[in-house]
Amino acid sequence: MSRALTPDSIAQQIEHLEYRNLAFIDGQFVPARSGKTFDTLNPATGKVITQLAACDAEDVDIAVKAARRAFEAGVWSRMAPAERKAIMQRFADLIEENCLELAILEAMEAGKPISECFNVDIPDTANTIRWHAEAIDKLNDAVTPTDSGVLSLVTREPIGVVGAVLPWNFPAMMVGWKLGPALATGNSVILKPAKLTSLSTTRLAELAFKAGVPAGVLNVLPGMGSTAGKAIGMHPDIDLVGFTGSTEVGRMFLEYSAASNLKEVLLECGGKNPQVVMPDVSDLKTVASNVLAAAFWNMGENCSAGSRLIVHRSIKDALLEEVLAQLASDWKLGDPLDPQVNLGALIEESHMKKVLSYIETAKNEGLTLLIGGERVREESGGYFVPPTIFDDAMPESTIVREEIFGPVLAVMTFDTEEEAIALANDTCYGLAASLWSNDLNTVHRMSAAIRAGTVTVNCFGEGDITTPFGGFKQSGFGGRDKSVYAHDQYCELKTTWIQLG
Ligand SMILES: NC(=O)C1=CN([C@@H]2O[C@H](COP(=O)(O)OP(=O)(O)OC[C@H]3O[C@@H](n4cnc5c(N)ncnc54)[C@H](O)[C@@H]3O)[C@@H](O)[C@H]2O)C=CC1
Ligand code: BAL
Repeated sequence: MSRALTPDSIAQQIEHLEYRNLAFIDGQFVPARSGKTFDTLNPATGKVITQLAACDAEDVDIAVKAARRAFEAGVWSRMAPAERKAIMQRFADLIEENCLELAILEAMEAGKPISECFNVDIPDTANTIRWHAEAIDKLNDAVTPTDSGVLSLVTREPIGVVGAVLPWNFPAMMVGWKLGPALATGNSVILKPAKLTSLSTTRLAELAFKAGVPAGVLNVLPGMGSTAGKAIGMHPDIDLVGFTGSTEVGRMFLEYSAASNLKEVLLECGGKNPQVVMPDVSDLKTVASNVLAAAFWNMGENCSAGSRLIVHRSIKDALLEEVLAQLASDWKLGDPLDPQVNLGALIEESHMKKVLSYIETAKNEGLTLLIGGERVREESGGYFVPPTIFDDAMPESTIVREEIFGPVLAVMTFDTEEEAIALANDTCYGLAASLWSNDLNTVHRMSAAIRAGTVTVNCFGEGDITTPFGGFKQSGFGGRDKSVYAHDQYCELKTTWIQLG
């Protein structure tokens, strides 16, 4: 089993760390055909960790051919469901056994706090793979109630070769969300991690192979979006692409699909998520701790981050007092490899500069800075921005309108329920929302009125593995991650109509 999380265990694991820096294609680690590599950096120090294979269209094509061969041969797509299930369960076991190593790779490459990686991200990845594995032999197909004299079957078949193009903010967890249902339903997969965070993903590919996922079924190609990512989007023999990332690049995948083979596209994109606090809430301590988690979990580099706090005027001052007190006592920014830290580094220098420029814009637009607002720990060479809260935000304020993907919370007030709903929905996004009220009628009315894929009531979160995750409006398109609904998305539905004699 994986070891406990202590400074000693982390240091010992780092001493023995090996990087899987090549592409994983057809059951083997291989360099990019061009021989090109790129640097991957530790955002907490600004230093290079290692070089990775820079895959491009040629590598994607080789991987797709291997994936198609495996699919047609049926080594996975037609494997007995119980056997496929057992292999995926072994894969989940191996993820758990190697939790510390995977958590360190994530913390080093993404700047995420190691305690989060170790206690949340990697266990969630294992759990997702295991949960989808267990669904394999529990979901039935259908016989439809049609005329006598006919036997009408509706069956699900794997769609074929699936591309998965992933973001840097939850590298392993997003592998789980895409790979779990895609593999469970018998597909072959071409997976491209974000350029900034490939090391946990290449290691996961190795663990999947060790667990028994046959050669060619899972291929991992590190590389740039504009080369490897685009080649996946444009490839004529990929049947579906599952994408998580910015809305801007999500749009490109729709264009790639239209310009190539009309592959299906599932998009999980950005969010500008409201946290609405009604005046009847009694436990401001609990509200405050959730407001902070919503805004600053993963340094706010989270598509479901609750970056707009919409609070009733009568309780705003009391809530903000509690928020600031808990921020001071419960949130520690520092080295992501320190198990006590719960705020790490932002992903890269250019992203930090973007976040800081939003902060400057908010100051220039006259919002009231309550805390944070400047880069910290610069001497480390890393990209650290502390939790930053602006009061007196307006619907037209830039930090209210645009996704920042950093630790910046905008606070707005309202007087009536109608006003709160209008503010919550005043965005082109619709991924998530949280709502606080002790009144059942208010909860029903408002959760129905808020346009978002997930509304959490009296808590912040993303549901669990049983609940679908994805967005309304420009937050998403084509489907959902997690839950049994995700299985259907990676399948074609086939009708077989049998005229009986
Ligand atoms: N919804 C979410 O979870 C995420 C949202 N974002 C948003 O996107 C912003 C930019 O972050 P990025 O990592 O640059 O996200 P991105 O959307 O540019 O990248 C996501 C994935 O798409 C690939 N990609 C990039 N350009 C591509 C192209 N032209 N063709 C095909 N694939 C391409 C990337 O290599 C990566 O694997 C963030 O600041 C944030 O606002 C970023 C990551 C996750
Ligand atoms: N929070 C998990 C999904 C995402 O941020 O991409």
